Amino acid sequence: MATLQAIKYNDGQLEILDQLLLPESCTFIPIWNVEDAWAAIREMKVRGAPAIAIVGCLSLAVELRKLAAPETKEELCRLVQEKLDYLVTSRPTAVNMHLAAEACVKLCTQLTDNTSVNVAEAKDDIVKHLEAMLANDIADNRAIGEHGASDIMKKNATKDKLRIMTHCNTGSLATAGYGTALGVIRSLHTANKLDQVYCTETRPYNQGSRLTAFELVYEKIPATLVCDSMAAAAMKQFKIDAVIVGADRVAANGDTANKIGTYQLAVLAKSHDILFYVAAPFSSIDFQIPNGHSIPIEERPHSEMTHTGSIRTAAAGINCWNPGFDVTPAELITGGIITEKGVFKPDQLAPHQ
Ligand SMILES: CSC[C@H]1O[C@H](OP(=O)(O)O)[C@H](O)[C@@H]1O
Repeated sequence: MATLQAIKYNDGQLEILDQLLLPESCTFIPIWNVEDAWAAIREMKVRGAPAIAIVGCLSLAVELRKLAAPETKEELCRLVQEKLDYLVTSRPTAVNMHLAAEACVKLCTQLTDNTSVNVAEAKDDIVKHLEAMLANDIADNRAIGEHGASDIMKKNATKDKLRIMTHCNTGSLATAGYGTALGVIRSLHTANKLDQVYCTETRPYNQGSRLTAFELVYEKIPATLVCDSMAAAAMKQFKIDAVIVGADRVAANGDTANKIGTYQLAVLAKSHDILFYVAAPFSSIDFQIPNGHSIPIEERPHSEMTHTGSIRTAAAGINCWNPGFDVTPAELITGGIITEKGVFKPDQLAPHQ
């Protein structure tokens, strides 16, 4: 069964699934340049830490393929840097776009210093580097799925099938495909070790009810939707075996920024003696910051809370607080951090970078 695709890219043609329209309609829209990508990311037509970086970088590849090679490699690299710096400003919390921009600028510098490479070849090499992100992400996610599933099965060896809770959307709609936390769930399902997924609604954008539920129903993975307020009762009632969430930015010590509501799930998991995992590729790990205190937390529009579509559901005039993310301290990530290189204790990431 093919999994859903949030991103379609063929020979310089880029389209994204407009996730604001899900689950009612599956509509792909074209992305012609970095401005289109910036707006689609800011408006959350495409979202999810890896998908943000991939769409941002592919939008640059779309532009570069149409661009006549500049006079010099220095000019090419100035243009690339300018557009990447712009894309990084689209949303502040997820680190993937920032790290992808750093890697591309590093390549630009290497190409500029390499006298055997001319400006046209340099442009082609940059485009190939950007386009490779799609396949690389899918490979990372499948590795995350396998590492995570085997770790959870090992720690629950007496259980025939497992009950997993997850938050927000970390599947094919947040990545190039397969997903991170949802990738682990897919791998458990493939291994016939999944009894049920309990996915939280994830107010106010409802990534869980609109996107994760959509993916799970589409692939006939057994799942139950719960409201965020039901999480503690569900952990107790259904004897959840593990909670697995994604990440937008993991700090060097393992503190993790993820969708708002993640921190409270970690606290609840601790109090119910349930393993709590973060699933994230190394492209979501920021070794430049020591801990979670310096992760910027995006504030989203209050209208996401006060309205459902165009219908007002909260009293006009009420003050709102709408942070898109919170930070879970490393000590609450009791199952570990599941990456494409293996499952590590939160403070054991640095040696594997
Ligand atoms: C594959 S991790 C996706 C990560 O991004 C989500 O945030 P948003 O929907 O606002 O982009 C959420 O935090 C997920 O865990």
